[in-house]
Amino acid sequence: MLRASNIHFCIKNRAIIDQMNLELNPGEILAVLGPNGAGKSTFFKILSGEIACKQGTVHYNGKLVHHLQPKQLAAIRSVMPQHSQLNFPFSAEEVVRLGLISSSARSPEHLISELMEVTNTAHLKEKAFNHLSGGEKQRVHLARVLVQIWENKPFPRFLLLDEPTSSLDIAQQHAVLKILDRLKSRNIGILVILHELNLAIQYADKIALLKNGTLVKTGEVHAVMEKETLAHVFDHPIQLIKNPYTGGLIVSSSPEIMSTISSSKLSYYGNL
Ligand SMILES: Nc1ncnc2c1ncn2[C@@H]1O[C@H](COP(=O)(O)OP(=O)(O)OP(=O)(O)O)[C@@H](O)[C@H]1O
Repeated sequence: MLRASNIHFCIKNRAIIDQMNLELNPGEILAVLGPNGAGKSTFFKILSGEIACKQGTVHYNGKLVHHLQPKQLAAIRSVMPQHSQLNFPFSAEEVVRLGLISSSARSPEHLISELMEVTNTAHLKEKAFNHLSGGEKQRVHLARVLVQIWENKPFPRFLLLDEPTSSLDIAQQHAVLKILDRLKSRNIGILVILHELNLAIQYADKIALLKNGTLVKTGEVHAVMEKETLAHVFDHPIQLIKNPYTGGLIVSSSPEIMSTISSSKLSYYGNL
């Protein structure tokens, strides 16, 4: 399990993260949602071990993150940050290969080609990474972090992703979330920061809602995704509509929806 307890982090006496607790089990997807500046990326960096936080603890499988050697940590968790800069003229395949540095893959060549297929980047492998589009770069980075943890291991592992779909078209967004879904059966827990609320509803098992450095609500999707809570967190009108095909929820953030749905239906949706 990944467990963060009583995390409190200040910059210049301002609490960026205020007494936050979070648990992530292997085999589940936890989506972290919240408005710009809520503290998602900062919390992410504390969880990954990139930022050392004086107050609170982060444990991976019962071990304090800062007691783990870099190699031990790399075997347990893989991290896709929001921005990854590369200043060398690498090809896409060479970037994916960087994931091998912290992996103990039995057949590295097979792993690289499998993950470039899985992430729909195989056709880009010879291309200069710096010439790729934003979405192509994002998928290449995803392949790199997957290389680190794709092979089955006899202990739980974790994948942390900060906005992995921010540059992707709708088809690629779903493709990425489907890959994350596949990882659940490999005893991997996935924490993913998203801005697309409907993607979170469709793929996450649990949701954590952040605002102003605090955890407003966390839990199962249907318990957290309430229209009043979402409207408060995002400071924007939200309606939840029942998906007629799946029975799940659809988030509508269009204020006009209030006038386009009949009043009888609105009262029905309002109970969701
Ligand atoms: N190094 C820093 N120095 C000063 N302020 C910082 C620093 N890092 C983050 N902050 C502030 O902390 C707050 C949280 O930032 P963070 O990047 O964690 O938000 P976020 O929820 O990830 O936002 P976004 O959705 O826009 O990516 C912001 O107000 C940001 O300006």
